[in-house]
This record gives sequence, C-alpha cells and structure tokens, in this order.
Amino acid sequence: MLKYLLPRQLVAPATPAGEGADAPASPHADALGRAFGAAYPAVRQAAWWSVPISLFGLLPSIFLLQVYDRVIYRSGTSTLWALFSGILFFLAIEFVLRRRRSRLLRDAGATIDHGISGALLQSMLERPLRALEERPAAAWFLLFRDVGAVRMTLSSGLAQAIFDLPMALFALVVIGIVALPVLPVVVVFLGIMAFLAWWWADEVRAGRVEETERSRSLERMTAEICAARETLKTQANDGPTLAGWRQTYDRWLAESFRKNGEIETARDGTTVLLTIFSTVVITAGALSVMQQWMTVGGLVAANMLAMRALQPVAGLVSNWRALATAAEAASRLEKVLVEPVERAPSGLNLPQPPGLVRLRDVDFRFHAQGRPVFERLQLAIGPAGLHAVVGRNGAGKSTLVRLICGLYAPTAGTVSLGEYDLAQFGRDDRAKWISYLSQEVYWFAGEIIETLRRCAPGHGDEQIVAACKLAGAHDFVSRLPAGYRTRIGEGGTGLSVGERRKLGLALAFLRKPSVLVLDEPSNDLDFHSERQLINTLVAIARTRTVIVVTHSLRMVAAATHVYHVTGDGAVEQGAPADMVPRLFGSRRGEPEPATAAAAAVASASASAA
Ligand SMILES: Nc1ncnc2c1ncn2[C@@H]1O[C@H](COP(=O)(O)OP(=O)(O)OP(=O)(O)O)[C@@H](O)[C@H]1O
Repeated sequence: MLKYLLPRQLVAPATPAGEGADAPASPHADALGRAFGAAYPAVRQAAWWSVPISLFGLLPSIFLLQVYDRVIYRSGTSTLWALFSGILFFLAIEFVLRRRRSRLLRDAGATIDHGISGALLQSMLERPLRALEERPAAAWFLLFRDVGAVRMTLSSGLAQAIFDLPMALFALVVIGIVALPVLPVVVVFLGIMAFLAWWWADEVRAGRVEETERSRSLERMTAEICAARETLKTQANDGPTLAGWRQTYDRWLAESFRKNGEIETARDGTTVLLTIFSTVVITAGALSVMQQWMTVGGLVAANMLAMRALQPVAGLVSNWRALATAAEAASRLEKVLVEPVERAPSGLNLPQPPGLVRLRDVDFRFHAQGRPVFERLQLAIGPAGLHAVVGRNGAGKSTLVRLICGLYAPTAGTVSLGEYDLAQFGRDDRAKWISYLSQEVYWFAGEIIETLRRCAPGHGDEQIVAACKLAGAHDFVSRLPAGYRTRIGEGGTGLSVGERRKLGLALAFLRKPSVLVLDEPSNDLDFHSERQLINTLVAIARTRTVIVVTHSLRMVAAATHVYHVTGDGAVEQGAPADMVPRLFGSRRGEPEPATAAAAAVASASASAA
C-alpha cells in the first residue's frame, strides 16, 4: 500500500521523460529509485511494526469497554488492577515499538538523503561546462533543498498518518464486534474524510504550481543577492535591488497567504468535522444503548475507536501539502538527474600525448539559433612553444581555449591532442594532459596549504612550495602571519586579487601536462610579477605547449606564435614579429607613447572634466 501512497518518484525507478528522452542516459538517472530501493527494507520493516502498533493502539478502547462493562457494574477491583497492569505493560511495548519504527524511518530518510544528495552533487560536477553555465548556483542550491523535502516524506507527520492507516481497519473490525449499530455511521464518515483527503490533494496540487514558482524565484533572488553582497556594498546600489526583492517577496507572500488560508480551512474543517463525527457517534450509540442493542461500555469504546480510525485519514488531509511538496521536489530532482553528464574516465593508463593541438573544421555556437563564434576553424598549435591568443573583448578567445581543453564540445568538427580525439575522453583523462587556468578561479575557504593539497592530490609539500615559487606566490605566502597555514576566507577573502591569481598559477604549474592553457594569467599582476611569469612560461614552453589568452603586449612579444581571434568566426595566426606591429602598432613589448587611441581617451577625459 505504501507504494501507492508515496510519490511515484520515491518508489519507481526514474525513467527519462520529455526532452531528456533522446539524451544519452545519465548514470544518475535512476538515483531516486536506487535511493528509495536502498531505504525500502527499513520502510517495509517500519510498515510491519505498524501492525502491532496499530493493534496496541486499540487497547485503551478495549480497556475502557472492560472498565465500563465489567469493573464498574460488578465492582471488580481486582479485575481493574489486572486490566490496569495489562494495559501499562502493553503501552510500554507500544512505546518501544514506536521508538523502533521512528528509528527505522529516520534511517530510511537518511539513506534517501545520502543517496540523492550524493548523486545530485556528482551529477552537477560531472556535467559539461556548457550545462553548468546554463543553470545558476541558486537553482542548484534549491535542488539540494528539494532532497530535504523528499526525505521529510518519511520523517514528517505524513509518514505517521500513512503508517497508522491499518489502525483504521482494525478499529472498524473492533467497532463491528463491540458496537455494531454505530459501524455504518463510522464507515460513512470515514468515506467523507477519505473523499476530503482526495479532494484537498487535488486542490493543493492545483494551486501549488504558482506558489512554488514564486517561492523559488524569491529564493533564487535572495541567493543571488547574498552572493553579490560585496558588489552591492561597494557600488552602493542596494536600493533598487532591495526594492526588486521586496516586490518579489510581496508577490510570494500574497500567494502563500492565499494557499495557506485554503490549507488552514481544510485543517480547521477537519477538526470541526471530527467533533461533529464524535457527536453523531455518541448520539447513534446512545439511541442504540437505549434500545439495548449495545452496552454503555460499547458506546464509549466505539467513540474512542472511531476517533482512532479517523485520525490517520485526518492526518492525511492536513499533510497533503507535505506530500505535494515532496512529489514536486522528487519530480524536479528526477528531471535534473536524468540530464546527461560527461563521459566517465576511460580507466586506461594511456601514454601522455605530445602537446600538438589540432582543430579540424571546428564550428561552435552557444545556442542552436545563435551566431557562430567559430566557423570551419583549422588550427595546429604546438608541440611546445608559447602561443598567445589575442583579440578584442568578446571576440571568442576564452571560447577558443575552452574548445582546446575539451571543456566545450564543438558544434561540428574535431579537436584532438596528439592522436587523441578529445571528444572520446572524459574530463579526468583530459585534465591529465591539458591543464587549464580560467580567468576567474574560486578559492575555497581554509588553510592555503590544505586548499592547494586538495586541488592537487598526490603532490608533496615540497612540490607545492616549488610550484608556488614558480608562480611568484611563495614570497607573499611566506610573509603571511601563519605562512602556508594561513586561513583564507570563502572565495579567497583575505588575499588580493593578484595573490589569488598567483596561487591559481601555482596550481596550474603543479600538474605536468602536455598543454598548459592560461586565460589572461597576467591580469592583476604587477610589472615584476608579470615579467617573472613570462620568464617562467618561456622556460616551460621549451618542452610543453603553453597557450595564453592575453591582452598584454609584453606577453605577446615573448610568444613564439600569435593567434588573433577576429570575432567574425576566424582566427589569424603568425609570428609576433608580423602580428605585433599589425595588431598593437608596436614592434617591441612596450606600448607606443602616444597612440591614436590614447589620444582619443585623453581628449575624452579632458572634455568630461
Ligand atoms: N555562456 C555563454 N552563452 C552565450 N554566449 C556566450 C557565453 N559565453 C560567452 N558568450 C559570448 O560568446 C562570445 C565570445 O565570448 P568569450 O568569453 O570567448 O570572449 P573573449 O574573447 O574571451 O572576451 P574577453 O576578452 O572579454 O574575455 C561573446 O560574444 C560572449 O558574449
């Protein structure tokens, strides 16, 4: 029965649905089914414990019946004590059984949470970069909250109500034995309550879509504001943000009030209905007692039993919201978990390929209908050498290096490293051959050395310090009060932007890849640090392919090859001696003293002043 009462997603293996149906199966697609499968033995055991618990739950009514019919009329004190001790004994057993059942349900909830949360996190980290870009962090955060809602199905009052349902059946049987005349009344009311439960389920479901949407949009907005708190503070533009948040909040509150009003009506209505029901049972029972169809004890016991029978059904009525929430959460999770992830690691220990990157007929666009960033691109980069990728903002430089790293899959064409077609390998394989430092690196909170170790497993402290020296990070780290043991805040708070970049570079140097790809590595670096970085890269480039996206003229001048991303789908290439004068208007790695652009900026500043 449990299977029919719980959301489908909690009991059935997930099946790809809708747009995901054609997509390659994700190893996490069945995570909900598997998690519930793992929890099911505990749930089933809890369901079995519910049978004796339900039976014991009837004992107080039987006790009452006996007290009225045997003890009071016959003054049977010894019977009373025997009954009293008996009921205490059974209630103690019931308490133990209830504790066990709660424990089992808690374990089942934890198993479900553990299984789904783990799968969700893995599924997030394993999906392609493009897929990650499409869903904001706040949406992921909400999905993790959904896992909690699914778990709550087993640990809330709803589970209690479902598991107590057998009590309704047992109570009906006992009423049939001790108070047959009131049985039809109880059955009719049970029917009314069951109808109400079903009706409310439908009502709650219908109205929840909008409420859920509003609540999620509010949560997304709140999460974004929390993430942008420093920017809001520094730009002092929190007024409009606050106004927007208030508007979203008010809309959610209005909808939530309306929905809660309906749910409270259902709950209050149920309470009143239960009282009416009790009155009708007593009235019907009193008439039957007067007709001598049943005893007074039967009447009192029947009233109590009828309440026992109705309680789980009433519990279902008032807990439908929890069930609807869990069902929606499960369905959202199912849809996300079915989305494709990247290829799993090959498990092969392939030889390190030479650092020769080839792009053959590569097309790339972000969206099917969007403009192409690259069209029929042909490139051969390396092996070895320092390769500078230049171009105006938004031309496609970062996109190009992400294609080279296999982080973006080309819309058409192939990207290969040596003999390996990158599309055939997963992220873990590719990361052994190509090391990539993106423009912005998130720095996790914690001790510097611990974060470095976590990001570069398998490297000793000496290697880490050597990489920091290469990246020019060692000097500033050594000057920190606790050196490499200094604790850094979330996102790298406590370090300057340039210091964070140097640590990021150290991580990139720690790996020994065939190709080292750095996206604007000298941004935020001072003059000397940049010069040191260029020297390091030139040295590394003797044996490995180093690809650098840069706006720095000095970096370009030091390169062996220059690639100009034109912004119209093509890439021009040449030696720095040809490209630098054409692109920068300078032969050496120093800017011209007064270019036309500089003159224009100067005149604009003057007129603004
Ligand atoms: N996730 C995305 N979805 C859609 N379009 C994108 C996405 N990322 C980048 N673009 C667009 O693709 C183009 C190339 O972006 P890219 O980041 O590669 O430029 P870039 O040359 O590295 O610029 P910059 O010098 O400013 O870093 C830009 O027009 C940009 O707006």
